[in-house]
Amino acid sequence: MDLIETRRALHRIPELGFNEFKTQRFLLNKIKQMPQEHLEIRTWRTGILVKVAGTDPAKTIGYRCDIDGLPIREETGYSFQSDHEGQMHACGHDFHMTIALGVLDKLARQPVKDHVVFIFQPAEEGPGGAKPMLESDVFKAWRPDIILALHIAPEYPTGMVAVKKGLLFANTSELFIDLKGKGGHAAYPHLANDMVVAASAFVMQIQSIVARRINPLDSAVITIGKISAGTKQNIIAEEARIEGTIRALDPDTMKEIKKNIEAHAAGIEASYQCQASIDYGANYYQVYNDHTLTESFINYCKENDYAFTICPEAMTGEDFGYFLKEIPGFMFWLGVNSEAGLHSSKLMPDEGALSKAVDIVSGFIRYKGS
Ligand SMILES: CC(=O)N[C@@H](CCC[C@H](N)C(=O)O)C(=O)O
Repeated sequence: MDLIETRRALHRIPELGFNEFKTQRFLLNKIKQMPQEHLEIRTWRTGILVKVAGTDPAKTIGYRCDIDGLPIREETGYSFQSDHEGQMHACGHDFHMTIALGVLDKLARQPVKDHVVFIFQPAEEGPGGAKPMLESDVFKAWRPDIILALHIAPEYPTGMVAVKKGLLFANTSELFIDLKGKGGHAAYPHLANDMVVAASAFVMQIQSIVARRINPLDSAVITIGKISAGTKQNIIAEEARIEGTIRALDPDTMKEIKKNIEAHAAGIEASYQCQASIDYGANYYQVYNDHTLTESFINYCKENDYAFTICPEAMTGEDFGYFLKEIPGFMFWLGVNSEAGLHSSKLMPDEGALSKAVDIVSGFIRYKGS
C-alpha cells in the first residue's frame, strides 16, 4: 500500500464528527483491496471495525485510530490541500488512519496468533465517538483485551516515540455559554442590556479561576476559542455565545472549575441583567496509560533501537481515554517534526513518519500477539 498517496487522498477529504461519509467509503474501499481471507469488516455509524482472525488466538489486541477533521480553513499551500472549504485534517487524523491502514494491510497478509481488531473511530474532536462506540454491540462482540493508539506530535523529530506510564492527557470538557439580554440603539445603552459587554466581562472574570481558585500544584486550563455576538456596529447586542474548553489533570479540579464558572455566570446575570445558560458539551475522560503494557512498549522500543523518549503529561484531551478506562492499554506520541502545531491551519507533518509508525505498531502487535 502506498502510504503517502493514501495520506494525501485522505487529507483532501476532511469531514467533521459523525459526518465522515466519504472517509468511511474511502477506508472501506482500501480495506476491500487487501487480502480478505482473515478479515471480517463491520461498520458502526461512520466508523469501521475490522477483525483480523488470529492463527492460534489466546486474546484480542485492539488498535484504534480517529477519522474526523476540524473546522479550520487550511493554509498549508499543499498541492493536495483540503477539497472541503473550511475543514482540514489539522490534528493528524489523516496520518492516524493511514498508519492504521498500513498496519492492517501487513496483518491481513500475515496474521499473528492473536486476533487483532482495528477500530476506525469517528468524532474524536467532538462530540465524541469513543463512548458510544464502546457501548455498541459490534464493539462488545469484538471487545479487545488490550488496546493501543498513537497521536502525532509536531514537536518531536520524525518517527520518535514519546510516551509515559500513567496519566498522559487531561480530563476535558467543552464549554458553551449563551447570554441573553436586551438589544437596542447604540445611542441609548441605558435602555438595553448589552451582551457584548457582559460576555467581555465574563471572559475576563473567569481568567481568575485557574489563577486564584485552583491549587497552583494542580494543572488546569480554561480557553475561550470563540465568541459571537451582535448584528451591526451601531446596534446593542441582545445575545452572545461564548465557546471554550476546560482542561484539568484531576477530575476533582474539573468539578471545582465548573462550580466557579457557574458562580461567575450567576454574578454576570445579576450585574448585567441577563440570562446565562451553560452547556458542557462533550466531556472526555483522562488518557491513563497502563503501567505494565507501557513498560512492555518501552522495552520493545529499546530492543529495536527506535528513537524514544519519556514525555511529560499534556493538557490535550482524547476520547481514547474512555477505551483505556475499561481496557488496559496505552497511547503514545509519534514525532512528525512540524513547525506548526496541532490545530494549526499550517500543520505540515513529515510524511517520513508514516512508514516508521507502521513498522513500530505492526512490530509491537507481533511482539505481543505471536
Ligand atoms: C489531541 C487533541 O487535540 N484533542 C482535542 C480533543 C478535543 C476535546 C473537546 N472537543 C474539547 O475541546 O474539550 C483537544 O482539543 O485536546
